[in-house]
Amino acid sequence: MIHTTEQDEREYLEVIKEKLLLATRRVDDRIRQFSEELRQNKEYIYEHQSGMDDADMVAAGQSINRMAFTGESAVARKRKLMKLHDSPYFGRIDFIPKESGETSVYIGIYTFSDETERLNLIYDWRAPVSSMFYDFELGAADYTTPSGKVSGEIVLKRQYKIKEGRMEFMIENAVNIHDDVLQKELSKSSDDKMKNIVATIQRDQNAVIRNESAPVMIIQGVAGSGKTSIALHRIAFLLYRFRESIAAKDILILSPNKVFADYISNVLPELGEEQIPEMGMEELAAEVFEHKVTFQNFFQQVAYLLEHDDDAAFVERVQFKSSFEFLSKLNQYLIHVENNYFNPTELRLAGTVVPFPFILERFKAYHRIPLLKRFPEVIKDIQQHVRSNTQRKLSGREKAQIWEEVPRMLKFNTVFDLYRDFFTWLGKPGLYANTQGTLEYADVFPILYFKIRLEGVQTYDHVKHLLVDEMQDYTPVQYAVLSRLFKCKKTILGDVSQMVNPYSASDADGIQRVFPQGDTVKLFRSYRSTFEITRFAQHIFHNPDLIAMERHGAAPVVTGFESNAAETEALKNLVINFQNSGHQSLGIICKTREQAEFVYAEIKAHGIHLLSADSTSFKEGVVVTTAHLAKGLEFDEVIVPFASIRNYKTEMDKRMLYIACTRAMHMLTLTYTKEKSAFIA
Ligand SMILES: Nc1ncnc2c1ncn2[C@@H]1O[C@H](COP(=O)(O)OP(=O)(O)OP(=O)(O)O)[C@@H](O)[C@H]1O
Repeated sequence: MIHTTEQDEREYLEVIKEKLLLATRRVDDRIRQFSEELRQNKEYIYEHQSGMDDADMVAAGQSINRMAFTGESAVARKRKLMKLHDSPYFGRIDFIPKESGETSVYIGIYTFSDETERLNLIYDWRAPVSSMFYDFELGAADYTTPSGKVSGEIVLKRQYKIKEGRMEFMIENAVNIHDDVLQKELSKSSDDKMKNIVATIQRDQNAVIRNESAPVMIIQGVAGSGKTSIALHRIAFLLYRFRESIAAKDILILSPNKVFADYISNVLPELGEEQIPEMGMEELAAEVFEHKVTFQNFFQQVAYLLEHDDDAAFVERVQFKSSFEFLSKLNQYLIHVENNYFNPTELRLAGTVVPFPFILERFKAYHRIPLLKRFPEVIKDIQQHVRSNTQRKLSGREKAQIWEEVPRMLKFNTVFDLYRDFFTWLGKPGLYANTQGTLEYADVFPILYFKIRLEGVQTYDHVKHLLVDEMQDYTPVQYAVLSRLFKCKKTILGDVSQMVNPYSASDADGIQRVFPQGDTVKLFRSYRSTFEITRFAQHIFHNPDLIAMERHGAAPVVTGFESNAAETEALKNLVINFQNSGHQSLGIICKTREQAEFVYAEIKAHGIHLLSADSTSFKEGVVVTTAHLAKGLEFDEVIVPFASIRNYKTEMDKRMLYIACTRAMHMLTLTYTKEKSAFIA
């Protein structure tokens, strides 16, 4: 065994750093060389361009592009080496495979090998052998490679924390080593966007990250269970494992909003991968509608519900259109249309008769073509029929007559007319609101679904993996749309307890009904918040399966005031206290946008940011926002103002309160005026 003592390890670290420095210098030389060659090449072209023909120019251009590309990858390699120099590895296992001798496997964020000795010095955390670090303690262990399973024994296991090239600590062998390091990681202050968790990935999380086979992976996890982190690490893993066939640009993240997208944007670059394309549900809808339809967005729907909890008709519309029954009814209706709405009559033209059974038979023959796209084919056959009866070509007028009469044999000819008729067929015409040109959000995806089924649309075949976060906010119809637009593998994650709209929420079992081939994983351990904060949140919304981290901190504080003015004054003081606390991030999380704007206006000061549905980036420091927008984010400290009985009273309010409280990592304060909400009583 090598490097047995801590002293040995410290010396070995220096050796590795030296090798990393040398490698960095070699890359530097290469970069210099590339840019010199590039410069010379450009100069040559400039000087000789008059004598060059097109082919020469193209060849010269290609050679420059090639050089630039190689230069860019050298720069990327240098960036990785410098990162490794800062923290070369975080774990080690000494493994004795059954067939051969012992190897020490140092595990880091990227691979690093000694070019001269052709020896792998650091293994990428995603390498097959590294999986044992997450999956096993000392003793019998195995891992799977593309060519089969390797079994053996782990005889040593260590964890390191190396920062700025210095070893902060090293932990040996103990069975629960993960817990010690995890505790340290979790108690840190959050000063920035989401971070990578490679050093402390837990066993159940690792299983999700490394699952290669599931066509659809559905992750239902409690608040703070690491769903988003895992999903991003899973993407990094898939990019590594299938690097020959999938690149970052082939993956799409469907994210709930731009702030969230920005918040998570650090993780993949930190893991050495490129940024992943991202898009919101509304953007997707707009794209499929070719930007020809205006509609309400999800934020507006939720805001309306929060402010008009007495609009029973609106609630009924939203609720019905979010049900499974609704999706089945849409499907039943489509069959009904197919079987009953095309009623051909005989067609008389050019001195001949096209009998209606012929037209009907042709119409049925093309059942694989979406209904509203079938006429060109049917008409072609009718024309052919007439031609062979009359033994002559058809005149323009005759053709026009066919084009006019045949489509009329279908009861409705547009997606929108059919959608409206669907509610009549259902016997509930009132469920389709007349909204003067702007569709209600609840109608957007059902209409898209009809469009896909009745007209057919371009599918997103270039996407090779789809990631859907906050799955609880999407309805069965939305999943039916996704399943038809994206034929690729999918990772879908969320937490049904964090629904922002209780009238339209999906859980893992519901989603599994749309994707019967899916694998569902449930995560119950919550990592984000202290034990005290988690316990407090559990009183608002109880999940018997949730396992809180044994990480302790201050108990949440609930403070009441006699007047709004006093409460507002206290908020200002809380912000000042925070600024002197040493914590890095504070989220002041309100129920509605108006409340957030009010708080922001009251405490407006340097370094305080308002995050609204229109914001495009995450902000560090003090943030004032709504629970809806804060979903998915986290803060060292959270303040929930206006936690009064008047403000938090409905089921929907309760969910908002739950989301707000579960954003806190270390400290949670709630303030209210007069009487506090029954949810925190
Ligand atoms: N294995 C781990 N090691 C270290 N930190 C972890 C681990 N798993 C989760 N965390 C931390 O827990 C916090 C919550 O993670 P994340 O935001 O991914 O959870 P989530 O399930 O998506 O949460 P929510 O649904 O509440 O938004 C993050 O700070 C993350 O870094």
